[in-house]
This record gives sequence, C-alpha cells and structure tokens, in this order.
Amino acid sequence: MDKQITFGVLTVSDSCYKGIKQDLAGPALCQEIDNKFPTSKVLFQEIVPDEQKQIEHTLLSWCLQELNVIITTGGTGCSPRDVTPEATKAILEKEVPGIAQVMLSNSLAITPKAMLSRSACGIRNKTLIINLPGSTKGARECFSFISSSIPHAVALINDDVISVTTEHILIQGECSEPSKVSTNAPINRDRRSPYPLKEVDEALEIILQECSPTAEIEQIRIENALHRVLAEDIYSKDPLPPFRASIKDGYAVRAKAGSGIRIVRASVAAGDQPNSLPLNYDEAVRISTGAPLPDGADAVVQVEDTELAAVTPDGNEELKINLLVEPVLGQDIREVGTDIPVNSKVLSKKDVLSASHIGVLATVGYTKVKVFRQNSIGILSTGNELRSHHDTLGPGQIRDSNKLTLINLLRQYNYNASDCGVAKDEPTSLKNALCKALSANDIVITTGGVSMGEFDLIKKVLVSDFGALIHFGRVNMKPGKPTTFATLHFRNKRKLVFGLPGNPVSACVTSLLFVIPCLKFLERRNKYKFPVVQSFLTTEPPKSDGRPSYLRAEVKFSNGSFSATTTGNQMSSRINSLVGANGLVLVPGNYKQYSQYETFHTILIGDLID
Ligand SMILES: Nc1nc2c(c(=O)[nH]1)N[C@H]1C(S)=C(S)[C@@H](COP(=O)(O)OP(=O)(O)OC[C@H]3O[C@@H](n4cnc5c(N)ncnc54)[C@H](O)[C@@H]3O)O[C@H]1N2
Ligand code: MOO
Ligand SMILES: [Mg+2]
Repeated sequence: MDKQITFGVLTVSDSCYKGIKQDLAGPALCQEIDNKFPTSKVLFQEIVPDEQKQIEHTLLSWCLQELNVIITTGGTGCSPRDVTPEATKAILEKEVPGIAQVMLSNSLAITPKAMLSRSACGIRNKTLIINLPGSTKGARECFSFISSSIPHAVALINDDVISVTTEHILIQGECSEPSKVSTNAPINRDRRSPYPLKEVDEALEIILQECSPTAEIEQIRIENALHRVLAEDIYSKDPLPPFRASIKDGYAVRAKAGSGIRIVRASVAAGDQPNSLPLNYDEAVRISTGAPLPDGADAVVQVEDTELAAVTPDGNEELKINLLVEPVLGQDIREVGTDIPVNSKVLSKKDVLSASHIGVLATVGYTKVKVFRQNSIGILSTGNELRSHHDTLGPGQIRDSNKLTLINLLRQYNYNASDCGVAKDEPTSLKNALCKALSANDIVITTGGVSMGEFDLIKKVLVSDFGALIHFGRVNMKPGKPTTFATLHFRNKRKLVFGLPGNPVSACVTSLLFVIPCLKFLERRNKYKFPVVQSFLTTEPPKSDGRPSYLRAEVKFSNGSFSATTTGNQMSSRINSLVGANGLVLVPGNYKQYSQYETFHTILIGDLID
C-alpha cells in the first residue's frame, strides 16, 4: 500500500564530487526507489566529497525539509576518508541498528567483504537515514534487502496510525478470510443485468448525494499548499510595504523645493535601515527601488530625470545633482500598506490556492495554512491477465495500464492516490485486496470485473463480503456502461467505492466524469464540474449502439468558435485515443445525420489547443 514517500539520495565520494568518476550508484538508487515505490518522489539528489562537516550539513538541511527517507551511498568502508557513518551518527537522534544488521547478514551471504561495511541507520526528527555502500551493486543489493520495511518505518516515524494499523492487520492476516462469494456456474449466470441503466447526469447526482463535503481541516506548510482549498480567511499580519518605499531608482527629495540643484547627502539601498535624519530642502538622497525613504522626503525623482552637477574632490562620488523636472508631491512613493493594509482580509476561505495565493501568504508572513483535508484514495486493478509494466508478457497476458493511468490522471488534478496492487478475478483474492485497500483509504477505485462475465465479481464481493449498497451498476454511456458506484461501512467508517470498467478508455473517461467531480466536491471546491462549450465536429462521429458517446477530441478555439477533431478510432480499449485529447464531445444516443454546422456539448478536460 504505497503512501507517497519522499526521498533524498546523497552520494558521498571525493572522486565523483571532483568529476573524476561518474556517479553511477546515486542514479541507480533513484531508479530502484522509482521501481519499488512508483508513487514516491526523489526530491533531492546530490554529490558531496568525503568531508564529515559537508555530509552533516547536507543531511541536516534535508532533514529540515521533512524528507521521509535519506539514502546515502559511499564512505561506509574502512579507508581513512570514509566518514559517512560518523557524519550520520553525529546528527541522528535515534539509531535503528537493525537496518544495518539486516543489510550485513544478507550481504555476507554474497561476499565476506561485507563485514567491513560500517553503515549507520537511524532517525532525525521525522527523517529515516540509511547508509548504503558506495558500489552500485552493493548499494542496489542492500536497498533490496531493506526496502520493503521503509513504508512501515515511515508510517511509525510519522505516527501515521492508519498505515501502521493496516500494516499490523496485514501481518496478523485479518484480511485473509475467504470470500462468501462463489463463482457462478455459467448455467446460473445472470443473462440480463439486474442493474437499471442510469443517465450520466443522474449518476453524478447520486454520487454527490452520497458525499458529505469534508469538515476536516489540516495545517500544512505553504510550500506544499498549491491547489489545496483554503479553510480559513487570511488577514495580513503586516502592511505591505511595511515602510515608505521608493518605486524608482533615483533621488528622494522634498517636492516643495522644485527642480534644480540638490546636494546628495547619502545613498540608501533596498534592505538598508531608513535614515531618520530629516531631509533638508536643498538635499537629495540617492535611493534604489524598494529602499526606505528618509524622513522628510515626499517625492522620488527617477535617475533619468536628473543630471550630475558636481563631483567630490577625489572625483569618485556625486556631490550635487540637478533635477530636470519639477517633483510632484508623493511621486514614485509607495506609502505604508499601499499594496496590503495591515489586518486586511487578503484571501478567503474556500479559495483554491494558486501560485499567487501562495505568494500572498508568504508576503503577509504565513508559514503554514489551514486547508480542507483531501480524502485518501486507493486504486486497485483486477484481472488474471494483468502483469506489471516491468514484466515480460506470457501468453494471454497484458500490462496493467489502468493503475498508473488513473494514479497520474488524479495527480493531474492534484489528488494523490496510492497503488493497491492487482487482484485476481477470484472472490477471495478480490475480497482480500479490497479489505487492504479499504483499511488504508476513504475512497477505493477498482478497474475491471464489473460487467456481465463469469469472472466479473466486483459487485458480488462488495455486496456479500462488505455489505455494500450498490447505488448504480450501469450507466447509459459509451464508453463506461458497467460503471458501478457503492458505499459501505468498513471498521465503522463510511467508504466510497467506484467500480470502473476495465477497458482503459472507459476507466479514464468515467474517472473524469464521476471521480474527479466527486473528489472536488468532497474537498469543498465550488467549481467541481469541468467547463462545457459547444463545438463543431470536423468529421462524422462513429456510429453508436444507442448510448450517448463521449468522443475524445482535440478542441480548438479560432475565429470565435470551438471545433473538435476526434483522436482516431474510438474503441474503449484504445488508450491512445486519450493522448492529445483536451475535450470529450457528447454525441447523443439518438444522433442520426452528421452536419458540419451542428454543435455538440463538449467537456473541456485540458488546455485549449491554438
Ligand atoms: N455481455 C456483455 N459483455 C460486456 C458488456 C455488456 O454489457 N454485456 N459490457 C462491455 C463493456 S461496455 C465494457 S466497458 C467491458 C467492461 O468490462 P469489465 O469492467 O468487466 O472489465 P474486464 O472484463 O475485467 O476487462 C475489460 C477489458 O479491459 C482490460 N483491462 C482490465 N483491466 C485492465 C488494466 N488494469 N489495464 C489494462 N487493461 C485492462 C481487460 O484485459 C479487458 O480487455 O465489458 C464489456 N463486455
Ligand atoms: O462502455 Mo464500454 O466502456 O463501451 O467499452
Ligand atoms: Mg468483464
């Protein structure tokens, strides 16, 4: 169950630092991390020389960034320059010697040289630090011995009760009871779906009725707050500017004295203390944009409107300048609080935080901000035919594309989802996988196994093993007909389950039409639906079987109207029909005759192409 884990990879090596040798171990570890934890991120990667202070400094600064895990490679041996364990121990608050022991005992089975490794492992603040050897092979091997314990360690360090409980449940095998569902013998199978067809709008309405927008609030660092929904009004703690500031590079003067000669008394740059000696009428202070005005100054004359009138005897400094224009009172001065008055409301609850919102927060002195909590989401693929994208395929097998597509689709809309693995088309496998997914998540999204096949068992397992209420099991749409939505209670918590069709396009389109609006609604976003425009179709749409179709298309805006060109063959299995699509064109089920002058409802799912 992958929560997003953040990593730093630090290569410690004199020769790599000097560029004499290429760093292979660092990139290899990044690759291993990526393979083992696909939803995680390597946020920092650096090379430092074998210098204890420099290693300590980098470790400390990464710990301050609240990284979950720092992996070092190199400097763990017995040569005089090997000091990584010393640097690590110097900054650790708690040692976790078991990690090094596991690496050592496994490595000894490969080479006796492992006995010379002196790795240190432990915790500082919320960061787990692990020393690995410097050789690429050794680093890779050691990482493979310990990597499966990293998520649990991170959860424990962060006091993440849900993950820890889930891990314990998995260890105790609480999820391994057999399912109550038995695969239907074909002679007893349903030959008609018992689920009535719902229209798309009706289905979305049902989902939203089952959703209570979150009341839970969390406080996060503003660095991580992009796209989150603000849960508080924000008032400025300080005015901006906090002092009278110059808008131009020029000279601060007293306006009343008019144009003409001024003695240049001093110079004040941005960041300087305001000069409290009041300015005389015959004086000017050379000033930079953003610098504080000296007392008494009531205008700034830009340098372009002045000329040099006299220099100091050594010939190095301005002595006098000539103002070529009449200064106007208040000219080129930002008074205190011009941009933001103190104690004024600058942002409102329910604002969705953009880059500029975060800029405002930083300006007015916020380091953390209250936002509405996002639901935890787990994605589970189902199907005996599925293999990882890392694997080579055997007969009858395909690669699981849905899981990665959906994790990344949600990420595009700023929702993090975790990988809940792949279940077999078999009741107990489905039950166990759902049990684990539900233990760790508020919302579970499955793909596959929801249609009419002998081995399409999701709905049955949800009902029989989890007491789920299926709110709908079919929707009148193409792609996406067997889309299923259920709610259930699991360990006293209400959960939402989306059972999406297995066909890759169907899974994506139904995520866009149902899951994303639901997530936005839950997060209290006011705008939770995609914008809709009317567009002309540049070519005839493919024939439908009577269901309304959602064609993937490239939508352009030119000469005052939208036009949409479909992305080739629109089969539900053809994932590449989504590549380059920024719109879904809705063609009604009863559509008969193509006309280039007819417009269609078009849902904009991406940026307009120009
Ligand atoms: N008798 C009927 N058969 C089908 C109907 C129907 O109404 N009556 N509906 C069709 C429609 S429409 C769809 S859509 C599919 C949906 O099927 P399921 O949700 O049951 O999905 P599966 O059967 O498990 O798989 C369908 C298809 O997708 C491939 N797949 C599944 N998971 C993945 C994955 N993670 N990555 C990539 N590809 C995946 C799978 O191999 C199948 O080819 O049912 C029709 N049948
Ligand atoms: O509705 Mo299915 O999703 O056409 O292929
Ligand atoms: Mg099926």
